[in-house]
Amino acid sequence: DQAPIRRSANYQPPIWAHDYVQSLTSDYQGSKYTERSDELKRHMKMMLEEEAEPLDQLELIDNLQRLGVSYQFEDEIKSVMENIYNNGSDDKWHKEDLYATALGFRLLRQHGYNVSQEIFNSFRNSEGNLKPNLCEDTKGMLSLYEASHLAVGGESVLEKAREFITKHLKEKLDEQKIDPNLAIFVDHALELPLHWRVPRLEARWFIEMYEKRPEMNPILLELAKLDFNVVQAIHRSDLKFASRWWKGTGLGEKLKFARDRLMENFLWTVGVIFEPQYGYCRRMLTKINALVTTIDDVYDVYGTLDELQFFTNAVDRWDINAMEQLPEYMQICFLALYNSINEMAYDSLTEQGVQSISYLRKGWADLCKSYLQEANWYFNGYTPTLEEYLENAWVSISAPLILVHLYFLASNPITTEALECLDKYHDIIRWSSMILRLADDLGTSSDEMKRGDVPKSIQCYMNQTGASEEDAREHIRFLIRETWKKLNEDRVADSPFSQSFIAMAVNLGRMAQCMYQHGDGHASQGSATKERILALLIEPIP
Ligand SMILES: CC1(C)[C@@H]2CC[C@@]1(C)[C@@H](OP(=O)([O-])OP(=O)([O-])[O-])C2
Ligand SMILES: [Mg+2]
Ligand SMILES: [Mg+2]
Ligand SMILES: [Mg+2]
Ligand SMILES: [Mg+2]
Ligand SMILES: [Mg+2]
Repeated sequence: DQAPIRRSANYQPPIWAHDYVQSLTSDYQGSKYTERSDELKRHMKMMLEEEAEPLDQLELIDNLQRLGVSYQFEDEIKSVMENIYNNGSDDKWHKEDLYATALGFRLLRQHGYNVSQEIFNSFRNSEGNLKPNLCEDTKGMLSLYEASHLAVGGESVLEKAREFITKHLKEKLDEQKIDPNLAIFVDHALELPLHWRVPRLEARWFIEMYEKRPEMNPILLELAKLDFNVVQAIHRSDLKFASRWWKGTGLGEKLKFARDRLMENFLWTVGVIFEPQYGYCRRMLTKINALVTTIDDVYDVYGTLDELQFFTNAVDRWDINAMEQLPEYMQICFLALYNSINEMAYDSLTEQGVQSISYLRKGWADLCKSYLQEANWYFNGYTPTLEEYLENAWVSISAPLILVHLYFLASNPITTEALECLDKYHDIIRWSSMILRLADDLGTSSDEMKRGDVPKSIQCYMNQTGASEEDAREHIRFLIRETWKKLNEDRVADSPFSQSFIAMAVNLGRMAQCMYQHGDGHASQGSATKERILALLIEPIP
């Protein structure tokens, strides 16, 4: 029989060589940095405690968060937010100031307090629109724009405000009617609202902005820069570890058809969990991303339908003997997966006394079955409805698999109640996965359609409604906004998951929106991702 026809995605070799990665400096390590950092932290804690005015407290907390150092002050921030929530009703600080009201609303909601959208009523006229005089208050409008992204479903006041302000600020920006220093923040917010941004990326950008502010606090600036660079050095050691693992597997060499993107696979992990103590998490998560990227290409680019059936069956059985029926390239892939995941299960068993393999292998089996479903649709020339596609595609984007792993990598203790939720794919996992899927389709579907792949959400919607591609893309962006409202509701609802796990799930969705902002940030090795890698991982802040 003649050789099967195999697609090609024509992925380029990696621009970040293994030897280059190993040569990266390990500056900013050692006690003299941590001693200085501790001194600055002590000073900031005192400032937080001495701050009496609610608005000043909120602005300081917002700065600590945007500068990427709030994780060092969790307890202090928590008690300040608790006080503001408990005393908020009688304080006059926000009654007449839209900027302050929206800042308080955003931070309270972000920290899990269910403050009502009604607090904006004093800024609306009888028809329920923003009072016309507010249109001159750009700072207040920007603050309400950011706050509106903490909305949950059905909050029409916030939704209407978001729509109105987006249009209004775009116009004012185009007409250059905004003060240049504020215009930078308006442009940044319209590109992606703060609530959707990856904390680590925002910190890198905001530190430079903060330095230019006349009222900036030099202690806080020094702490932010020092902490960024100390943490970046820890990320570099995690990256070097992951790169040694990846080189050791030889997958980049042996499976030439697949994406060889260790650096990008690592970048995802820094967006998901940047805090220094989660190094093991980043190292393991990079392995998972690299295996998913490779296996995704086995299904999407290279495998024949028969081969894919066999591979799916082998993963489902999780039996080393199932390899015999696989072609050699699949044997390499299967054994790399099998060894890596079993080793992680071994770590869970010996470090935490937890038996994770049944959850991990189920995650991989579910993922491969969702891949096979797409391959069946592709090879049979079938275009599913959008609903049918998404019901499968929130799994095939690999986020549920990633989050199952993250649960075991980063949860202490592991609770049986949470494990049961993992099994049922708790809504938080579903919404975060859906955001990742929708953002990925916006960024990768053009190239995927060119080389041949299952119709994606954009194509399914066009086929189902006759809509143009631009209208279909707008509909996908609408679905992302709507899914964020569900995520906003569930991330603060009573859940068996820890705050850090929930933060990782939310950051996974954010990372997708960032990676795919300018097309396929994962595979194309374009300037946007290259600049982010340099800024986050390679170049310390001067
Ligand atoms: C880490 C990931 C989000 C996951 C593996 C690589 C990705 C960047 C994406 O790759 P893609 O081929 O776009 O996924 P899909 O569209 O084939 O599901 C799916
Ligand atoms: Mg603390
Ligand atoms: Mg390759
Ligand atoms: Mg793919
Ligand atoms: Mg795929
Ligand atoms: Mg894709």
